[in-house]
Amino acid sequence: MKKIIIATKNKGKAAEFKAFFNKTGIEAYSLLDVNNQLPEIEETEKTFEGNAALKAEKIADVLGVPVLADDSGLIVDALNGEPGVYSARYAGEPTNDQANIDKVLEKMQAISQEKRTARFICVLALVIPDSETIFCTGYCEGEISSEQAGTNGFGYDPIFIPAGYSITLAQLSSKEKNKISHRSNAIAQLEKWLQNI
Ligand SMILES: O=P(O)(O)OP(=O)(O)OP(=O)(O)OC[C@H]1O[C@@H](n2cnc3c(O)ncnc32)[C@H](O)[C@@H]1O
Ligand SMILES: [Mg+2]
Repeated sequence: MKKIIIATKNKGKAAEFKAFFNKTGIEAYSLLDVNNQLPEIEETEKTFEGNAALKAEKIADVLGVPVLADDSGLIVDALNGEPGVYSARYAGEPTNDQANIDKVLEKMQAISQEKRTARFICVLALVIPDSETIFCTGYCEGEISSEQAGTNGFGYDPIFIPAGYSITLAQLSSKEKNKISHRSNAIAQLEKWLQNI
């Protein structure tokens, strides 16, 4: 495989995927780079797998080339798994990272630090025309901070302290984040799979 389309319009995700594929010699483009008329994809499924497959398949249908999609989110134990599959639009649409962060912090105001455990999940779906969809899942364990800190990364990074650290993902460099993130864990599995084709 020489070229892959990443079915995302999220700049933060696109940058992380490009950093990874750069090292492999595969040219990666996100939907932000593609000029074709593409369908708006409504994420109507109730699972990460369902939405990842939906995004990859709809774009692969139009472009006829290998397409990788990422459906990811934050799972907070004290919030019974919220924001979960609705992470992007937790505080409503259009997506607003700051409003989402504020909503999580507000809902967790009364929750003590030891009960603030959480994890990020990333489900990747790879669609290669005329072959079966491949799924890879990665996690990043950690906890929700009491205040937001840091400006790197995107989404909920400013309130997520990865296990073994005392600072948020948004206070780590992108290189450090990419060593431990849910996305890099999922990509590592994908890499093993890609080596065999
Ligand atoms: O669907 P695409 O176009 O890929 O972009 P999206 O932002 O809508 O992506 P998702 O539907 O997968 O929603 C995932 C949300 O979870 C959050 N998220 C996912 N990965 C994250 C990460 O590495 N750091 C912080 N927040 C993350 C972030 O708020 C995303 O908007
Ligand atoms: Mg989305």
